[in-house]
Amino acid sequence: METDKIEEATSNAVDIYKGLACSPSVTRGEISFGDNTSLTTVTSIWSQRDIERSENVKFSRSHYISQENHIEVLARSAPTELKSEVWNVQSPSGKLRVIIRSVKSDKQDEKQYIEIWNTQNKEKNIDVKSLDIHGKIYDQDGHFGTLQWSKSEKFLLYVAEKKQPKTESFFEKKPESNSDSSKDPPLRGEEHVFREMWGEQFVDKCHPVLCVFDIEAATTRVLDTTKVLNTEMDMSAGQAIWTPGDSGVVFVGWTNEPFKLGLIYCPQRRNALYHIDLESTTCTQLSEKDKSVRSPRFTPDGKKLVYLQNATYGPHMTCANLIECDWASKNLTTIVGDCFQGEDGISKFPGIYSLEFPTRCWATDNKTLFMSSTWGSKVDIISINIETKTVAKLNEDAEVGVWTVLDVTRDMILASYANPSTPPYLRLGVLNLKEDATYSITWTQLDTPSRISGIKYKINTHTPTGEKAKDHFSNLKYESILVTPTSESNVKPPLVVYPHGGPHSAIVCDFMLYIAGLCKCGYAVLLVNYRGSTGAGKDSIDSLPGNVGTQDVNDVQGAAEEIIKDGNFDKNRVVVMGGSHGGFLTGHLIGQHPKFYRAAVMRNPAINVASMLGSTDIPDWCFVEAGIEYNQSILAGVEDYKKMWERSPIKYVKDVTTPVMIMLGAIDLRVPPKQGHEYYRALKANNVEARMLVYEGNCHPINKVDAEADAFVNIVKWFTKHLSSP
Ligand SMILES: CC(=O)N[C@@H](C)C(=O)N[C@@H](C)C(=O)O
Repeated sequence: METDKIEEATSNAVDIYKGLACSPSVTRGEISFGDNTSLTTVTSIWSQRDIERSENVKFSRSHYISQENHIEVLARSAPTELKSEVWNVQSPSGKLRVIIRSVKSDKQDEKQYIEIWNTQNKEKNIDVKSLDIHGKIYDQDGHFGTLQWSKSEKFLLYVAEKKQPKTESFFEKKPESNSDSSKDPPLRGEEHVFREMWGEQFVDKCHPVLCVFDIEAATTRVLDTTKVLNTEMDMSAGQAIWTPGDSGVVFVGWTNEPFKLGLIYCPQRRNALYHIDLESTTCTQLSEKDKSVRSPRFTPDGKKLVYLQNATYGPHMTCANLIECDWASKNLTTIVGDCFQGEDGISKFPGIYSLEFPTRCWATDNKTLFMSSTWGSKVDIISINIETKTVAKLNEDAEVGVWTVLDVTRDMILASYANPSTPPYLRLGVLNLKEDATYSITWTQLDTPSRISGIKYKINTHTPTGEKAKDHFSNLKYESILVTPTSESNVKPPLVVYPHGGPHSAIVCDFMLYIAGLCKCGYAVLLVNYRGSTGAGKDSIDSLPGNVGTQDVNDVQGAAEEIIKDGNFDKNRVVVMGGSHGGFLTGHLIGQHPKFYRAAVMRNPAINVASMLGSTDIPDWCFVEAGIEYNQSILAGVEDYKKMWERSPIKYVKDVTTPVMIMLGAIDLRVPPKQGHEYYRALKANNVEARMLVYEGNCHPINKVDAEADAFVNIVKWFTKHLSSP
């Protein structure tokens, strides 16, 4: 009986996953205008899981829109699969397009090409290797990658790996003395020197440099920032943009010394904004010392430069500041600073929580920009007027979900919208300037949303109660999102408690494949944005470091008990799952509340912060979350390790009785797999049922198509097994 139930649930989970995995996500969007000013084209790039090919398939779509009186979709193109495109950027006039193509030979060695297309055909094709001046061109990695047309459309600005000198063994036969002396001789004995990369998911990115490609001459110039900065400081450069008139380049420079800390999900790494004048090759620092900056953008008239800024070290994601640099005087002004919420919770603007501005983000007024930003448990479109320093929300309150600004031009906004029951779809809006100098917008849906039936969701607000109200942040509210199946059955659905990772991130009302899948399999899911999450004010984030393992655990448990008290769920059918810091919290929850959860799933869990310190790409995280101030010269002492261990789930493993399934990405550099092994061994030593799955070739997210699919079905199978047993 039990086996049949498990088999049936597993087979059902496979079918449900296959159906939902077809939902594509939008990765880029662009509004363009041909010669015919009444016709607007919207080009969008999508990514979709292909389980049979075990890869993410990329494709483009186009919408052709009339704008005579209002937005009317005249035609839609069929999806076109994009093979091997790393970049695809239209020139400012729309007459040209550059594509960076990456082609793998059957021997799997990768070749890259720079392709220049006009509106009829491919004009130029350059084999990057033949330039023999740099390594691989960087992709859109969210930190370094860039590809920008100059206004003149004669040059391209991009980032590539610095060319490495050839190396050879000491025992290699020396060449004849009359060999070509123009070539640098290979370095002997350097073949095995350690080359430090930028950590998790940046394992092939060591030393990015700025490159200016002359299209006519088909030659590239590498801007060696070490020289122009007149310093020996080894620097990684990225996020480069042209200055007005193409006379220079503004870029973000990261110091490589004393050692590199993991970069992904960590926009507080020390760096600076620089300006290189291409004629004189002088280089000056634009931003303040000892800050972390990102996403520089000029106003269309070139008079102002804005960028996002955070303090260095400290919590890994926090409230960002918007800084304005007057281009003529280079004077800096803070337009939007830190926001502290206190009792207000998220009723008022909680601050900027975003990694970057859209590539094009300005209204034609040259003073209002539009961006997406996390606001509580959702993502809204906000407008920021850099003259009046005012922030306003653009989308309506009723449209709770995730709004992503894809492109802004000629007072039109291309955005995608999604929510837990609706995969992302495109909307095109026309901005209307109001009397108070803010904007309203008139949206048109470019497609009919494909809403998934049987799923409903609501946002709950929680206030710390009982013991939890004793901590000095008890005035801070926090949220959860409850996603529930809408089946007519009068059987109370089982509840999955799901704390997010980070800890300084947030789960937002987005379309999430696993959450929709669990819901379609009959589970309700409680996604908890405990205090310390982003989107709820800087004081919420600052409340958690030093209190992990208690405050965050109490918040998740408090939300779960509150929801169960409502009577819609059976308190004997509650399970828990989480990844990374969410796995850390899963370990604490089953250790501190041993009888509350029927089963647990941990994905790349942080188990013992003390043992993680020496192997993670973010050792600073171990200090910061244990409440220890970090700098790169710190060395952990006994008391530091003690603090880290005392806040770790391993401390409570002796009390665990809940069956646990651990899922590991074999090449995770963020939370190394040995963390999961440490917990697995401790459970087995205590005769607790434990199952461990190791996904080869997967890193921190465990998001390769086959691994993601396998993990989902194994999760449903694990929960079904332990909810079926008496
Ligand atoms: C906000 C965030 O993601 N923090 C990063 C430092 C991170 O990777 N945290 C790990 C521990 C996780 O994903 O929880």
